[in-house]
This record gives sequence, structure tokens and C-alpha cells, in this order.
Amino acid sequence: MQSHAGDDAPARATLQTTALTDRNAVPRPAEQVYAISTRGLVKGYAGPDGTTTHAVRGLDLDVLQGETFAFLGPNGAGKSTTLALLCALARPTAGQATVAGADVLGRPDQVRKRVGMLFQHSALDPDLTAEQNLHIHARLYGLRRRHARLRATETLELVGLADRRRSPVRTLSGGMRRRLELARGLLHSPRVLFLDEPTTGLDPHARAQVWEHLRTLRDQYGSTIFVTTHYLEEAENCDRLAIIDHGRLVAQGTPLGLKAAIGDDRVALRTGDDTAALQIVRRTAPADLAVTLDAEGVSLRVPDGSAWIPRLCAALESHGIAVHAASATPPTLDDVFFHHTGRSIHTPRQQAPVSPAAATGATP
Ligand SMILES: Nc1ncnc2c1ncn2[C@@H]1O[C@H](COP(=O)(O)OP(=O)(O)OP(=O)(O)O)[C@@H](O)[C@H]1O
Repeated sequence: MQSHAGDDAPARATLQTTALTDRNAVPRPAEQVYAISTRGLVKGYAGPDGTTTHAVRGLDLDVLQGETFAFLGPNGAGKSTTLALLCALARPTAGQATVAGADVLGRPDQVRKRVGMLFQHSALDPDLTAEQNLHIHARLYGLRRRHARLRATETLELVGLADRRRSPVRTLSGGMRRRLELARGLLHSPRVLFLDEPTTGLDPHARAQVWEHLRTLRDQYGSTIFVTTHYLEEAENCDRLAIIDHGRLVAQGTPLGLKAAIGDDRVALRTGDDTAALQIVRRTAPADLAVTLDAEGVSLRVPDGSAWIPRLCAALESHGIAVHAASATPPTLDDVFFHHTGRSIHTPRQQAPVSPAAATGATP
């Protein structure tokens, strides 16, 4: 396994010492410190009818310390289950994971102490004030009374709620409640913050505010942030992302890198006669390219899409077909998802494959 945030890291200390004392030493790249590292992580749920739902199937994941990392996948892909495993709230069926320097199987108590969590469902008491909610949670985390008060004040300021500290939670907007949850998750200064779909149900303005605070956390405090989401634009906000589908990791990288790997632009044409246009475009484009017709018109994927537009328009117009609109769009993260899974992230999920529990127990 790699070294982790929170290890007593003698290797890192050695590296720094070497750089200071040995001028002839060959410079080495800074050692990468992982806040989260998993190998072959599996979680199966036994069903009453003797089948097993494999929610997570052999996950290998590395998240660098200080990184904002998105875990992107459609409903039922296994995101919440992975989060529960990484926060040591559920035991893996197989595999291993180290989070904030502690092993989730060997030291689940340490993992829980070192991470902060924001669940999909609110853990706030609506009748207590923002401040009272934080005090209670700080005491539950084991913070002494004075320290609890101090951290409540600090975290309320961090999420922009200092002026609402005496407001009962039920009077706060949905966005403010999410930010208060964020403050709650930060009370004990966690090394890694996990957020399960933190902006689901929020309007775009409130969503942007939550992200503003997450970016502050990363930029000012170097926090490691792990966010599950099915919003493509949220994954775009992150330093890196992993795409999960049916419990398996299908791709991992930076948003730019993943999109660049797809390469091709999407060219879409709206014409006076899309059915006839489909045939002309098929004859004009290279033979191995798939040209499709849907509600948005005729489309195809080609490298350097904008260079193809004049060529296709000329071919269509020479056959008397008027082109009303033409566009070339670089790949999106949904295209990346499509490339790896054969469907859009917004397509309703097929029934997850199940297998007889007795046959495996831990089969990914
Ligand atoms: N406690 C459980 N018992 C049995 N099956 C479960 C349990 N929890 C989750 N599952 C199943 O495991 C699979 C993955 O679920 P999970 O909640 O991890 O997905 P998700 O990506 O977080 O979905 P969502 O975005 O809808 O929350 C699904 O098929 C789900 O029905």
C-alpha cells in the first residue's frame, strides 16, 4: 500500500531532511500522500431470497491528500455504500481500505474520529438553534465545552452563517441547512471530509454557495474532500473524479483528462429533412463513424468537429436540404460516461445483477 495522510510518515521526514542536508542528492518528485486508498474493496448485501446484491465490486481507488475528489455515478451505482465503507460505518465483504492513515477494518474507531461526514439526510434538530446544534454535535465528538464553543463559532463563520447562529434550524433555508451540516461535519477538524450528494434538492444559487465553501476549505485549509454526486457539473468542479457504475470503477482521472481521452467532438445538425439528411451525412462522413438521428437532429462524433461542419453543410445543400442549425461540441463528462458504459448517466438504471449468495459470499 501507499503511504497515507496521518501515517507517522518517516519516509516523508527523510525526504525533507535529505533535501536540506545533502546537496548532491538527486532530486526526487515529492512523495504522493494518499488520504484514501482502497484495493479490491467489495460489499455484498445478502437478500432474503438467497441472492446477493453486489453494491461495490472490487474498487481500487487512490485519493491524494488535499484533493477534491468526485465519485460520480447514476442512482444505485454504489456511491453511498462506498462512502459507508470508507467512513467505517459498514464492513467490507472483501478487500482493504486505508482512510486518513487508519485501516477501516483494523482501526474503524480511528477512521471515524479522523473523518467528517455529511449524509444525504439531515442530522440536525429543527427546534434547536444553529449554534445549539453544533454544540451538541461537538460534545458528541468529545470536544471539551470551551473548545466546542470556539469550533462552533469558527465553523459557523466558515460557512457564512455567523449572523444566523441564534436562528432555529427550522427557520433556515435548504441551502443554509446544508451549510450548517457542513459546519457540523467540520467541528472536529477532520482530515478527510465525506459528502454524500451534498447539494441534491438545492436550487442553483444554494448549490453554488455550498461549492464556494467547499473550495475555500480546499484552498485555505488543504482539506481532502470526497463528494458523491450524480451532477456532472459538480464533478467538473473537482480536481479529479472516479466514475462508478453497477459497483465497478469505470474511469478515473481529471475532468479534462477524461474528456480529452474521448477525443471526438459531437457534431449536431438540424435540417429541413432530417431523415434524408441522415443518409447524406452517412455517405459523406468516414464509413466507420456512427451517425444517429434523434429528437435533436442528426449527430455524429468526429475529431475536430468544427472542421466537418462546412463539409457536411455543403453536401446537404447540394442535395437541396436546408441546414437550420449546426454545432460542434467538445466531449462532456456524460460523453465520458457514455463511452465507458454505453449509456447516458441520466438513463434509468437496469436491474442490478444479482447472484446466489451461497455461491460466493465475496465475489466481486
Ligand atoms: N442495506 C442494503 N441492503 C441491500 N441492498 C442494498 C443496501 N444498501 C444499498 N443496497 C443496494 O446496493 C446498490 C447500491 O446502492 P447505493 O445506495 O450504494 O447506490 P448509490 O449510488 O448511492 O445510489 P443513490 O444515488 O440512489 O443513493 C443498489 O442496488 C441498492 O439497492
